[in-house]
Amino acid sequence: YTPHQTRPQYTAQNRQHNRVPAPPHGPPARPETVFYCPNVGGRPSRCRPIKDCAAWYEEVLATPNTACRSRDGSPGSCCPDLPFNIRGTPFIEPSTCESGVELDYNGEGLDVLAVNEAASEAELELEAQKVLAKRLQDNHIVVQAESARATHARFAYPSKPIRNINNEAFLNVHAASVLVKRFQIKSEQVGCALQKLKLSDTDLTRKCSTVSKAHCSEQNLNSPFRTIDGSCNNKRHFVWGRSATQYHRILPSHYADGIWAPRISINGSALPSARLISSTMVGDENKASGSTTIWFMQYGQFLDHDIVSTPEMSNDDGSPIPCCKEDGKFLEDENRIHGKCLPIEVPENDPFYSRFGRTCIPLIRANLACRTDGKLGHAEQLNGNTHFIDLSLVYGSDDQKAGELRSRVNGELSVFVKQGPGFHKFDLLPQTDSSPLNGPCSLPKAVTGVEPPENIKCFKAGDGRPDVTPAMATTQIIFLREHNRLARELARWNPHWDDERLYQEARRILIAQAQHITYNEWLPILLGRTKMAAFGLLPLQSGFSRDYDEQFNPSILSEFVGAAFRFGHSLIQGKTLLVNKHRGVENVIFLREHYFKPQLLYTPGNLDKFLIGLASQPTQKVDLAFTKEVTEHLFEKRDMGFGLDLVALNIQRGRDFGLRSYNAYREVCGLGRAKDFDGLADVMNPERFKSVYNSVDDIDLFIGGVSETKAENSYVGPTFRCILTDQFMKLKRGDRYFYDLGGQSSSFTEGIDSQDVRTHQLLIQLGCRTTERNSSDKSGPNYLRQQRS
Ligand code: HEM
Ligand SMILES: [Ca+2]
Repeated sequence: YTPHQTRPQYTAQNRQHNRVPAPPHGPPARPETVFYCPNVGGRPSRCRPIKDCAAWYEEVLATPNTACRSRDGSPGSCCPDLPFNIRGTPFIEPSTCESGVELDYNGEGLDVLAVNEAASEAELELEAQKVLAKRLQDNHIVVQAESARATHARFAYPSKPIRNINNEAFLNVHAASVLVKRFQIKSEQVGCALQKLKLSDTDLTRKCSTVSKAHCSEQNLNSPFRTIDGSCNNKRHFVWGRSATQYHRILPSHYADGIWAPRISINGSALPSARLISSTMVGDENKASGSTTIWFMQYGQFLDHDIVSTPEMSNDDGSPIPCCKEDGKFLEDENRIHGKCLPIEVPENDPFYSRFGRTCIPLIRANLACRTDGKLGHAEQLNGNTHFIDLSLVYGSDDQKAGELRSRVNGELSVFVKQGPGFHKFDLLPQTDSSPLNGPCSLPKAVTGVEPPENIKCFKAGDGRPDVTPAMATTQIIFLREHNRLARELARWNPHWDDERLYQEARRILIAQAQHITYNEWLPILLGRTKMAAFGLLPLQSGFSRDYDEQFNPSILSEFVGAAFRFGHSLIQGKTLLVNKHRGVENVIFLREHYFKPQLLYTPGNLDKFLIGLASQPTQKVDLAFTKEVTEHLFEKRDMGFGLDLVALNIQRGRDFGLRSYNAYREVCGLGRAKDFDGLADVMNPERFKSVYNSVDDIDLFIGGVSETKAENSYVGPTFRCILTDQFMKLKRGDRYFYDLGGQSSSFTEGIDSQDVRTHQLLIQLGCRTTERNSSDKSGPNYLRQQRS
């Protein structure tokens, strides 16, 4: 067709009001200008690119005749303008010493000397742990190769610098516990009592000093490119959002001793076993979503591995700690590394694990973080990744890792080139060796029917978990390929750019894409349009946002990582479908056979089949149904018949993190505290809780959250939605490089030169909103004008 002709519509059934242009051989078409769009959701609508209607998905589906074509002939959809974004108010971080707390204790004796004594006791404890670890290794009390525990340890592996931070933070936490015990400080008064302590002049002065060390040069602070480790994003608080810093909180922690001992029941007894809660309350039922595909789950996990990574404690050399005996019983007291081990008790009559005689599910405590306030206080956990949505899992969270992942040629990331049949080649993530502890990354013959081919290895990416499932590896690979595609495209347009410039520009665009997918497509499903509008989370339809607020700490919240964002575990399908381009299912795989075994991606054509599967298979609902592939067979060693229970791990992890009970979050989220179990009936069926918990105030946040009925237009219940909304508000408004910012609040657009215009044109072309959606605004000079106005 000549440029003046409108392309014909695809089908003959186009509606009259769309005024189908005549086919090329018929009478000349009248130029198409206006489409009639019906009211959608009771509001006037207009024709837009389909992705711009993501937040109106349900309404569009419910309205006939919304398919349309934009002026350039591409397929579109009718939908209304997005509602006005209201800013919303975030939760303010709780103060460590709440006003109104009166100290019974007058502080006498709690001085430099006392702190030094506690510090040396902590040093002794650390030494004792090392000695015990050595003895255990000498006596072959170690984590078994290829066991579920070994795979879990790989999932949460702490790098050397993180292990060092953990040791320093441990000294502080242990010293704090010693002081609390010695001076008999009540748990609710711990925060205030310890805040008063000055650490200067004590033996703890030099511990944890790295947190305050972030150095930001003028160049960093004015760069249009974010740092790899996330530092220097906030111009006042350089470390906010940086990797290897603490998670923050919505509510103060709840530890039994006010420091780090896991929560106990409000009546003073132990809380019910996390496995008992899981086995009593959770079942495996197929409750598939009617409208959402498994991409919703997969993108959630992808996003999770960008903003969150909680390494767990290990031996000094990084090797994993055994926490249960090989036969599935508890380790003898003298063989347990107390303080690092937090095993889950399995009742003797467990409906599943009793078959294998297991009474212990191993769990290791999460790495401790140095507190950003530099004071002694309750434990905080550490995020190994940058807290921002900045594709840490593609680029890494520290300079060394980022360097290892780069090819140093034309801005591209390193790839492993797989030779397919004939001349066919394709790019996979670079390879990495597996340790003997984790066994081969290839699939055994029993699964595939053939001997494992040679040179199947696991993959290396910015985050250590790309191989957890083949669908996760698939997602990592397409983002890797997209970076390299962007770099090549940019190089074509800007031949004078060097490797560094190409890398940074491609990285900036890819991050913008991820942020846009998150806020434009993914969050509307999770939170619903109305809540998003109420908290200022909807993407802009035009112009730039001025939402960046340097007062906002963007950091990930403990409640988010330890409970709310784990809602995604309920979405998981036990079987993954590989679907061909004719929508035929070619293969069905069980998760338990493919954890950390990405072999299928080495077969030409399989990546596409995973992608089509992700876009056709429905996801599961968020509820008390979880697939047994994760509640009985997580990371299962072949032929053992059992693995770990992810629901039990989630609950126990919440206690490790010192999360308050579900009831406390009901209150802060506006549902009101339930006085007894029946008080929960507004959002869930309370019956199942009665048989496991002693008190309504004991309920763990994770299990409470997934039990709630879905809030209107949302994929989760009101309490999780409230925590998630708060987090995504902080991630958006606390990120100086958030992609839709205007020139004034961000350095994103400062010092723009004519070459940048081309970059940004590309950004628009990819569907990342940076400017007016009116086609005339896509021209370079206009774009610049807009920036500067
Ligand atoms: C097949 C898919 C998945 C598997 C096998 C999986 C497995 C795991 C495992 C083993 C943990 C560590 C548990 C612990 O020790 O505390 C974990 C943590 C977590 N998962 Fe998943 N998960 C999957 C999907 C998802 C999805 C879809 C989401 C969110 C939408 C999600 C969110 C999280 C979060 C936020 C954590 C905490 C991470 C951290 O602290 O580093 N996961 N997952
Ligand atoms: Ca990140």
